[in-house]
Amino acid sequence: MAAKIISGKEISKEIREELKKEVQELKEKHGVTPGLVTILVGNNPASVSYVTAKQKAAHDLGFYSVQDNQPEDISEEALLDLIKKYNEDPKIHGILVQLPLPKHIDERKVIYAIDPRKDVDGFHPVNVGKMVIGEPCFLPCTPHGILVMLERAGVEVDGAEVVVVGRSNIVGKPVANLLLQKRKPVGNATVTVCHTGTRDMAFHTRRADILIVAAGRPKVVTADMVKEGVVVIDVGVNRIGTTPEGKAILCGDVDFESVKEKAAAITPVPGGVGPMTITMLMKNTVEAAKLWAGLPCEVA
Ligand SMILES: Nc1nc2c(c(=O)[nH]1)N[C@@H](CN(C=O)c1ccc(C(=O)N[C@@H](CCC(=O)O)C(=O)O)cc1)CN2
Repeated sequence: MAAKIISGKEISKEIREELKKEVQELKEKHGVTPGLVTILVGNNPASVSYVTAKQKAAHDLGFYSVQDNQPEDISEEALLDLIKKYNEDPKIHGILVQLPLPKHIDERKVIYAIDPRKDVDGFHPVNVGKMVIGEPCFLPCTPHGILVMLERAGVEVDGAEVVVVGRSNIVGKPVANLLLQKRKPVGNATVTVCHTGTRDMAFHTRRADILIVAAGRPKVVTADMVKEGVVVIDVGVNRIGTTPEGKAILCGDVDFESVKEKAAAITPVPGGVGPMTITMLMKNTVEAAKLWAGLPCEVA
């Protein structure tokens, strides 16, 4: 069976077109320009490229956007002060601190410092708590992107056996939680989460109607671990080498070439979940702007 390719790049394009119109309308009818700051500490090459892509997307949509670069050795106190400044800045509706942070900074303190009403990453415990009990809130961008991809690709989630590989706070735990909720149009699944303590991973993955892999290791899911007709969402972005021209060679956590022969649908890497992460950040920033302007929105 030749798998359908679920292109995050294409779905992102559609959503960004919709957002562009919404931003225009917010500006013209309400005098509101969504404002986003992305804070980068140090110069980790992957983080630099993600933040650059976020700024480009914000610029293309007509946001007010600020790129705030800080040195690797910024103190935790100075970073917390910077967040306080943006919490109080009325032009900024969304604050994103690119992760990971250097070891001397407590990521937890940084996330807690962001005003939950500007937490467009959806990482603050106020938003995480609301998400778990199914209240309107900022959803974390990668899990949110996965829900939208499943919805727009027409994948039947209601009643499906979903297996999530990975239990990170950014992807595994939230996506598992969202898919088990009685959410429409995408939810009401039976969800299993596999992790490094799982005894027989293949036993679980072979049962999956929908398999979401966020293991953080290249090609850990192979064709013998999936059933015919599975829908595979690959969250991994692994740099496995460089081309002679110096470009990174990427692969996912799934062995795409072999698994695509058995799957009904599969996301590629690159061009799958990654672009959706950035698009859902843009969506959250538009929702944040509406929230601060007192307009109806999806996050309150
Ligand atoms: N504050 C945050 N930090 C991090 C998050 C996050 O959601 N918020 N997630 C990841 C990294 N990430 C976003 O920041 C991210 C990862 C991958 C992509 C992406 O578009 N990938 C492309 C490949 C791009 C490349 O590396 O060449 C793809 O898959 O097609 C976007 C965003 C950790 N940190």
